[in-house]
Amino acid sequence: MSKQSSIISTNELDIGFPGKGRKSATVVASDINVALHGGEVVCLLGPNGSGKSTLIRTLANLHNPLDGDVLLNGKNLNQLAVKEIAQKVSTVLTDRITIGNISVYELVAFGRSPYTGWFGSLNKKDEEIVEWAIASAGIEQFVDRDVLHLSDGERQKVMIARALAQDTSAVLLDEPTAHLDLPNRVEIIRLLRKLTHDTQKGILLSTHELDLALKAADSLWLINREGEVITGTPEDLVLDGTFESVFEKDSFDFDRSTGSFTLHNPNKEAVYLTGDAVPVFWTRRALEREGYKVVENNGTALQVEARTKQEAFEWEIISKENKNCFTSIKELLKALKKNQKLPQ
Ligand SMILES: Nc1ncnc2c1ncn2[C@@H]1O[C@H](COP(=O)(O)OP(=O)(O)OP(=O)(O)O)[C@@H](O)[C@H]1O
Repeated sequence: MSKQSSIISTNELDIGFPGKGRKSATVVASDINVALHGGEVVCLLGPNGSGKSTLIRTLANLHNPLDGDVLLNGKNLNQLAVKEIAQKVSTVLTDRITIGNISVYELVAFGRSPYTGWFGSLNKKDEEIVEWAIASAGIEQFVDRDVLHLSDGERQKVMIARALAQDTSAVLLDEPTAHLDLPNRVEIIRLLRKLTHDTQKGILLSTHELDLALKAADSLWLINREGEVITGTPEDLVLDGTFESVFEKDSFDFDRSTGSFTLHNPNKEAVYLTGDAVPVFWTRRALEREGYKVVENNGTALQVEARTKQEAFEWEIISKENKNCFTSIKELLKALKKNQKLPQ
């Protein structure tokens, strides 16, 4: 993947809401210096209320900066005409569609308005782009439906198609996968990645799906609770502890070795878990959910072995005297609960 120079960048940008009367401004995040390049997918992450939507709106010229600059291809947004910005930046926001009586096709075709004007008719090239956007978002089967008669997930895909029809070098999406089921989420992320690769678009999307972001993003922009925006490749931000610190909560642990979050409520004894990779993975999940602390070495911990056995699985609580074998995790958990002190 080749990277182009930045499409959107910021210079000491402060975002937030101006105060009214004697009320001072609400600064959501400050001193933001970020750049979105062509050919990259950036995921914008942060806890609830950290400023993801405000940042996307500010970059899209839908909200004024409190201070600092947003640059589009090196030019300050406030020096550009709205139409010029619309030909370079498209946005998919979380707002509901309030207009009715228009078909999905017509809504997607509105994406061409920066080129045709609101009531302009589509030429052949416009029509081809609209068809391509519809096919790319996989919404061919409901192009004739009224936009008010769509499920949340269908509407989300239609709004993505509208942004694609706008054919801009930057696409900014606020929680684009929020209403989608897992196959559709994966499909949309795959589409966005393919677009960046094929067309060198720069794509910025905010999401709460940390695992998806870690896998799909070329870069992360993390907004922490102090209103700082920290950028880097997902792997660097995990390895240096930044990722973990942004989402730090007493009730969760982030496991750097697996890239997953686990419930953190150890209230039971430690278990030393050994065995085959697949049953160990799922047994670990069950044990942690139940409040056991799964440890890496034996010490004095209770040992459980999870093994594959003739296309099925078997669990054993290792003890010198008895053989305590189980054929399901449910049985294992029951035995652990009932008898914390098995014969040694
Ligand atoms: N009009 C407003 N005036 C003052 N503060 C506001 C206004 N609108 C939003 N805020 C505050 O700005 C902060 C950032 O909000 P924003 O919606 O950008 O966060 P977010 O990261 O997108 O949140 P979420 O993950 O919950 O969607 C929040 O604390 C919010 O309460």
